[in-house]
Amino acid sequence: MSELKVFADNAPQQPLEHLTDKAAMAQVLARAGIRYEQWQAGQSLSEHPQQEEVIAAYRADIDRLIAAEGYQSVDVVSMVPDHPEKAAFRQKFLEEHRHSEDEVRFFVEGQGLFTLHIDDKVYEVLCTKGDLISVPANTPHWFDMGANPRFVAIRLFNNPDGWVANFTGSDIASHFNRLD
Ligand SMILES: CSCCC(=O)/C(O)=C/O
Ligand SMILES: [Fe+2]
Ligand code: NI
Repeated sequence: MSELKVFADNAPQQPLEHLTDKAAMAQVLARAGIRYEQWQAGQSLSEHPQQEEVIAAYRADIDRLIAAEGYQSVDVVSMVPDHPEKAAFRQKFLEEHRHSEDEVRFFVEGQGLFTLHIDDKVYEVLCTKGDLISVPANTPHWFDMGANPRFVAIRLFNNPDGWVANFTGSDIASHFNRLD
């Protein structure tokens, strides 16, 4: 189940808000400048879909977002619990970082915990199947896929260099929740 917890960034013990209603989540996140919405597949997917099939299934929503934001590229990234490098992939995004472009991810399957540090608030967004989140360029954030990650996500972007994580050097992520 998707959920949003909002904290004061100096008080990780007690959330100020805890929401599971997706419309309410979208409203709170929109006020912080975060796009959060649900997409519907335009066609069913086979059991082990390749990238082209996944993109074709969500073509309508992908094209709508490209028209709105001008992203140049689309691809698909996935992780499975028996991936030999899962620990290294998890660690890559666990500390607070920024990107030079928007981080736009749609969850075709599975889940991931995006935590956004905006002004003096921390927004923990558990995204699940059907959720789209867009983190604006240069927003401090971290991401936890969990110890046994399982997700298939569509990425919209302009330049792969935009994925480079520019770490802030803060240890704030260590004070907040991980994906169990
Ligand atoms: C669903 S992939 C998310 C990992 C990533 O690209 C990133 O930068 C997380 O902060
Ligand atoms: Fe990131
Ligand atoms: Ni600390």
